[in-house]
Amino acid sequence: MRVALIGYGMMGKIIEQKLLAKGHEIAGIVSMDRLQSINDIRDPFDVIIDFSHPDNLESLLAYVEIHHTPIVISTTGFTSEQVAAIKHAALRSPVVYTANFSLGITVMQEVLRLITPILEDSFDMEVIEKHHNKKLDAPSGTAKMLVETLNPDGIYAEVYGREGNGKRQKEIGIHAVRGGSIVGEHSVIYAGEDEVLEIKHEAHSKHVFANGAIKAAEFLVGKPAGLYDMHDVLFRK
Ligand SMILES: NC(=O)C1=CN([C@@H]2O[C@H](COP(=O)(O)OP(=O)(O)OC[C@H]3O[C@@H](n4cnc5c(N)ncnc54)[C@H](OP(=O)(O)O)[C@@H]3O)[C@@H](O)[C@H]2O)C=CC1
Ligand SMILES: O=C(O)C1=N[C@H](C(=O)O)C[C@H](O)C1
Repeated sequence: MRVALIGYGMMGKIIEQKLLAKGHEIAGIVSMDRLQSINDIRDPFDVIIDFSHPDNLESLLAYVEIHHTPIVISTTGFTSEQVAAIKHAALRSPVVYTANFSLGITVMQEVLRLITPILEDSFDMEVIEKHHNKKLDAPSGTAKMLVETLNPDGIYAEVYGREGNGKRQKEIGIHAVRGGSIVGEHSVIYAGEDEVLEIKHEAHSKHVFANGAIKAAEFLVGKPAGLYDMHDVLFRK
């Protein structure tokens, strides 16, 4: 497959190496110091893989709106309006959008869906994520995705980085740690009376995300328009 790669930072560089090693081709790379826009790519491509910055989204979706090119959106830190625009684009183009391409987090979501209804009446739920000191957005996209899984109907208040005085309410606390070279850790803590259950995922290298994103791109080529996630990519081929 021929790929338009958006973003040439830590993830973009790993994706480039892996695509070439698998025999795929790169039609062009868009980044601050390379091609400025997807419209500058002259060679044809089958799919777009985006690991960049939310500021790129508008131009990417404008391109996809015209060409209906399959797109894998991996960037995090979008506003709710931007997420709505991604969903809208998926009405006319095939889109994989996920904040985390690892198998572990995909399975962790399944586990949370199963156990949260059993525990939530008697256990408090908190989310802790840890990442490297170069990460721009907080909390992580994955933490937000996990909170959506814990709180699909929005019945819990979402409290970011709790501080001050006052008893815990009907809420989910979300806490972001930044430091060193931590690749990505996500914990959901269910704290009950005299017992605590913690479900934790640790990514030990960025390769898990790159492998998942390439799988998602391979999955998307030839698919009809729609919004797909890693459950579709990994389990519903
Ligand atoms: N879904 C998933 O599984 C994963 C998602 N991510 C997400 O992917 C994104 C990229 O991560 P990572 O590679 O680690 O980050 P980096 O900061 O290393 O790379 C970001 C890239 O985007 C470019 N960029 C930044 N701002 C703009 C802009 N306004 N317009 C065009 N290009 C821009 C940067 O260019 P320059 O270097 O010149 O500034 C750089 O090439 C992040 O949002 C991260 O959270 C990361 C890992 C896994
Ligand atoms: O920026 C990162 O590095 C990561 N970002 C994603 C997120 O925001 O959840 C996924 C992963 O944890 C690494």
